[in-house]
Amino acid sequence: MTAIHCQIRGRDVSRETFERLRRYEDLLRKWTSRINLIGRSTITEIQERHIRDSIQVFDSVPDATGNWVDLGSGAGLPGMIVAILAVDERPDLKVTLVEADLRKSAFLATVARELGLDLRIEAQRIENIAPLGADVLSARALAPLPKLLEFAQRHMAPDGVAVFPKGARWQEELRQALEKWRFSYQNQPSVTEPDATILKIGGISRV
Ligand SMILES: C[S@@+](CC[C@H](N)C(=O)[O-])C[C@H]1O[C@@H](n2cnc3c(N)ncnc32)[C@H](O)[C@@H]1O
Repeated sequence: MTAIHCQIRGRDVSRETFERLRRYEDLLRKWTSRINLIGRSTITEIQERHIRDSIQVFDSVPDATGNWVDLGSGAGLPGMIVAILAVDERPDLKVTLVEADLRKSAFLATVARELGLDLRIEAQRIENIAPLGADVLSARALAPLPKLLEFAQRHMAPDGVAVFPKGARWQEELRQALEKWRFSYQNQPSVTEPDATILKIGGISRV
């Protein structure tokens, strides 16, 4: 059991995790001045808008095991945060980040190297990668839910779970998705945005 020493916006983390998150934040600030990793207006709110938001995605699957695949990771949100938390809290988890933009995937490779993280980076389009068999699949700000379900069907293991943080229009996206897909779902209100939610989805098949 890892000793708890620090907090990120009310969430306990070990001192080592806290330090890795701080180094990630430093690298994100440095690289964002050169490439567009996160919206400029959110740079002053990295801990709340990005890191804490990603931690809640990790926490939404407390029994995660096997392969965690994050699609369209961008700056590593939530995938890199999952990989950082997993070092202390879920060391058996294998994390894969999929990001087609070569400058962003170079950033992800740099973070992984500097923090000594053992993760896989696929610098390719989601559509072109052989099925990844994800036990947990995440994607944040990548696409509307019907499109995410198409990706999930290709890359999720049969018993896998998908976790999608969604904004205020999540119920409308759900309604549209149910026209084409069958699936089970749970929603968990976001701790960072009052109208947002984390959708947990399983058992995906076409109508
Ligand atoms: C709006 S950004 C969101 C990034 C990050 N998930 C976040 O929440 O900040 C979407 C990212 O997905 C990547 N992306 C979009 N379509 C993709 C595809 N088909 N295959 C791989 N990456 C893709 C883009 O390059 C971009 O970095």
